[in-house]
Parts: sequence; C-alpha cells; structure tokens
Amino acid sequence: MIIVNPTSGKEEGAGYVQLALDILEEQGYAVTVMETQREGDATLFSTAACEQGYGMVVSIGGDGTLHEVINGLSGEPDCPKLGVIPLGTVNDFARAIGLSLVPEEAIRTLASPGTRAVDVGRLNERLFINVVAAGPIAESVSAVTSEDKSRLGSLAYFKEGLKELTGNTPNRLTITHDGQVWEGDSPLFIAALTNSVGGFERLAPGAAVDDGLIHCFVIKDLTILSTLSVSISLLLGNLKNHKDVEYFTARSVTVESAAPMGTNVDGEEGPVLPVQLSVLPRHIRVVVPKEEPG
Ligand SMILES: Nc1ncnc2c1ncn2[C@@H]1O[C@H](COP(=O)(O)OP(=O)(O)OP(=O)(O)O)[C@@H](O)[C@H]1O
Repeated sequence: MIIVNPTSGKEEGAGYVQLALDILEEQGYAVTVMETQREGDATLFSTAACEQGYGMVVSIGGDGTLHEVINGLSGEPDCPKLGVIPLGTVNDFARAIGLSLVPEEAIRTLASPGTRAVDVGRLNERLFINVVAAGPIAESVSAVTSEDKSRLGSLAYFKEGLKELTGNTPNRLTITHDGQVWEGDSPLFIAALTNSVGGFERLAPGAAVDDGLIHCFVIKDLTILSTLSVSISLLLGNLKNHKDVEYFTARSVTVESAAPMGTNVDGEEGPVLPVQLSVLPRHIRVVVPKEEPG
C-alpha cells in the first residue's frame, strides 16, 4: 500500500506515485494507492494494511505523515515492512536512518531486500518515530503554517522559534527518568530517538535508531547569549556537554510541568503535559538500501 500526503513539503507527493508504483510492480507487488485527505487518514490506511496482510506500506510525505503511518502498524511479526519516501520539509527520520533525500533514489530503495528494525517511542497512548519536545518553543513550532513550510522550508521553524525566544519565561519541569528525578526551570525539553531533530543531524550524535534508548536534553537557559552558544554546540554535535544542558538516556520518562505546557511530537502539535514516554525496541522493519541483520 502506498500512502501519499499530497500536501507534504513542496506538495510534490502525488507526482512521485507513478514511479513508486512502477518499482513495486516490478517486484511483483499488487499495489493500492491511498491519498490522505485530512489528519488521521494515514493511520486509518496503515491500520487497514496491517489487518489485511499487506507486505509493505510506503509513506510518501514528511515526518508528520510517517508519524501517522507508524501509529497504524502493530509491530507484530506479520506487520508490513515500511518504505519511506521523504517529501516533507525536514525529513528527520530519513536523515537518521541514512535514506536518500533525493525522492527518485529513495523510491528505488523500495526494491531492496534489506530491512532494518527500528525503535518506536510510545507517548501516552500513541507512538512516535523521532522526537517529543516540550515547552513554549515546542508549542510555537506546532504553530508553523503549512504555507510557511512550503515557502520557507526549515526556516519556517526558526521564524516561529525566534519569535518565542524574545518572550522566554521560566518553566518548572519535573522529569522522572528510569526512577531518577530532575527538577528545575527549563524552557525546552527534547526527547529524541534518533540523531536528527529539526534537520540538525548532530543533535544527538550518539543516538542510533535501534539502541532502545530515549536521548533526553533539558535546556536550562535560553536567554539570547546562551542561545547563541547552545546553537554552536548543536552545530558542532556536542550539545549534551554544554553547561546549560542536562543530558541523559532512559527507557522510560515522565515529564510534568507546574504550568500548562504543550508538546510537539514528530513536528506536529502533541498533548499537553504531563506525558509518559517509553521505547518499543526494534518495533518496525524499515526498507533500507543494503541488507542488514534484523
Ligand atoms: N490532504 C491533506 N490536507 C491537509 N493536511 C493533510 C492532508 N493529508 C494529511 N495531512 C496532514 O498534514 C500533516 C503534515 O504532513 P507532513 O509532516 O507529511 O508534511 P510537512 O509538514 O510538510 O513535512 P515535515 O513534517 O517534514 O515538516 C500531517 O500530520 C497530516 O495530518
């Protein structure tokens, strides 16, 4: 089953369906194409693919579409494998797993016999594939309009994020990770399953897609000066060592805040705190260029 979100990224998804169809039919697949009309469709479609015994589900779209697709995959051994054609604005998951960001090349990968089993996160009752962020900046990222994303690409996120920095107020968080507690003021908490967040491929260089861990960053200060040095650490790939950053890994995390606080999940608006996070290790098999164990 090909699931395509025609509104993702630069709205080019529908134009790549035929090429994906050709490659899959060459492999002997009988293919159904499902185009999403609204939020939630991709989950309905992938749930149906799982129940009806499809061999592969292909997500054509961005991280938001992928997020919805994985929420329909059961993770059972007979669950379809997952093909990913990155056509969003940021495409963090494709970056993290090393898929080509060139759509034609990613589509050709669908013919590969190789798969890689990847971790999936659980956030309360739903699943996530890449990242959960909490705090005013995470909330403002959810406010980025689809028009801005199509027009400005990743810059759209910076535009909203910078707006938020000017009105930065302390935010008391209590984070319980594998039984330990961190408590303090933090304008931004990031829980990443992979190394790539917001297009920064070196946010968590130590995070592998199958390490069974949630990589947590608590940013303790985001005044203008520290934002600059935090940004430099981010670019250099040593964010976790920055003096204003608390870093730990965990298998289960609870995040609570004193004031009502929103989250962002895989680039889309998420639930209000408190949230509970955990990992489903190697939950889904993703089609990758080379054959790898697992
Ligand atoms: N036909 C549609 N019209 C409008 N929105 C849709 C439609 N189909 C799906 N959606 C919603 O679009 C959201 C965004 O999609 P997606 O993340 O794939 O693209 P993007 O936001 O451009 O990319 P990225 O997440 O990489 O920034 C999804 O969460 C989904 O709920």
